[in-house]
Amino acid sequence: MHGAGNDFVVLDLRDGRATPDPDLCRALADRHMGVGCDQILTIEAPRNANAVASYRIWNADGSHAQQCGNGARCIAAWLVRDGAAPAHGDFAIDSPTGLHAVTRDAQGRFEIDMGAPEFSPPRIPLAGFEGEQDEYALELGGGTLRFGAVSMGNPHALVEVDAVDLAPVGHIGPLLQRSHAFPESVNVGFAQVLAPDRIRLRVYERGVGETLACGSGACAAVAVLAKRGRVDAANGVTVALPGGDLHIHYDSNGRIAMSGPAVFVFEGEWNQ
Ligand SMILES: N[C@@H](CCC[C@H](N)C(=O)O)C(=O)O
Repeated sequence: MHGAGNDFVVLDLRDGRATPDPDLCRALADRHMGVGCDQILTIEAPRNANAVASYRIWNADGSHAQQCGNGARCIAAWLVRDGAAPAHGDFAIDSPTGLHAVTRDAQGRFEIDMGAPEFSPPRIPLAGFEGEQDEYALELGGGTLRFGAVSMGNPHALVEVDAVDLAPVGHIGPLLQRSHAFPESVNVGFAQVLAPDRIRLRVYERGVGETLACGSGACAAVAVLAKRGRVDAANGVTVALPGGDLHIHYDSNGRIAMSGPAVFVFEGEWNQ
């Protein structure tokens, strides 16, 4: 499946089969000798009585992730397709960070309650900075990098740029991931604000590299930019990523809602 080009191998393990180990995740994710994907998603029997199903997330390098916005929409679409979740009513899915409410937006796209952004440095975690700031500065790669930081259940840094096509994604992304400032590494977004309701974004993801879209990264970008007054998240922001658009807004409780595509591509059997 994919959500705006962020692609997944989805394993339905609700019959109790074991979750894949990191070696199997890396083999599945290999774009030349496996299936190829950014993340592996496993659907499992619900661990929470209020959820239709639980799920877990592995990055292409075999590391475990706590949050995946595009993956959450794909899980929701999978559960509706097989009749486990209602096609029109609301329901909940259980991620590694807890329950996400799933609704449909005005266009019929899956909308996920992604929770409230967490800006406190220890909660991100961001090391070496006292107190929450709109912008942090770090000496990196021979210069000073200015970035925002937030947790959407997983860690994100956001660098605002004038031209996202020219952003040093493949240079600064890995440098910041290896920096002492992010002890659990980080997803690094590069955002260009076009208008209060529209931004462009590229994300260098933890455990993968640059992807065509990152749902939690889109939420993180809007959260950081809204805090600086650069976008109007209460009225909604379209985030244009290389693989397509996501729609992000703050709901009346200060939580972030995200909607976008969830696409089935093919089904198969793994023979190794
Ligand atoms: N692509 C995802 C995020 C997947 C996890 C991330 N790479 C991490 O390690 O935190 C999304 O759509 O949110």
